[in-house]
Amino acid sequence: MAREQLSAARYSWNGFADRQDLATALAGQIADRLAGAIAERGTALLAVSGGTTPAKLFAVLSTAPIAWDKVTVTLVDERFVPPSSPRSNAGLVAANLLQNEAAAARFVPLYHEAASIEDAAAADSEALRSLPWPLDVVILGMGGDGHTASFFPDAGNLGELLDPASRRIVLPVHAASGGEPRLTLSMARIVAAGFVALHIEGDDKRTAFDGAMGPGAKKPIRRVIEAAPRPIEVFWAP
Ligand SMILES: O=C(O)[C@H](O)[C@@H](O)[C@H](O)[C@H](O)COP(=O)(O)O
Repeated sequence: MAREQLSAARYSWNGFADRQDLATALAGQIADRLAGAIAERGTALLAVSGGTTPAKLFAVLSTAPIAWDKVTVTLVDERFVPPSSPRSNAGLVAANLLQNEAAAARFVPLYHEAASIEDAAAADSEALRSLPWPLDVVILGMGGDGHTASFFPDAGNLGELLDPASRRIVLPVHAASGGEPRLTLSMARIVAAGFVALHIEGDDKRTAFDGAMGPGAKKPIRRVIEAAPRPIEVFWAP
């Protein structure tokens, strides 16, 4: 049930007793959505976030019995580091998602060796243009500051990152709070997905989410939820 919140921020809350139950339920919904896309158009496009939250979800999802050879997996965002770096989201996905049945999926990374993050973002936009857009499934995470993807509140180009009319696919991000320079899908590409799930765990993240949905300056996660044409599905466990 969508909990109508202040203004247009619409979302459905899916709370679970523990993180394994959440991973099983969310992986099942993702697999169903991907299988439906494959049945409908012969292919499916999935974008996942990195960070420390999704490893358990990836492990369960990797065993889903779907036609992974018809699934393209890319990233919601990426740190400007090579896949060998412990900070790499591509490395996280390779180690946790692209295994078992999901090893058959095609993976399209965001990181490219380039002279600048701007050059890498331009190369990405060309490399990703031919993917079967729109995304069928997007899995977002959220930081305690209310960022999602690499839409950090202190990003110099936050307005461009959150522009619902942006025609860009991948944008560069410079934000002190994000650590390395980042590459991120634009909000326009994220909210156009058929299914947008926000995966958060722990009491601190729940408090941060509830705060972002309350009155006051709109944090990036609130801007994304408001821009989404359909209620996003929030998955939370303590
Ligand atoms: O590259 C990243 O870090 C993610 O894409 C980012 O948006 C992440 O989802 C949040 O920062 C939450 O990260 P944790 O799961 O580590 O709390």
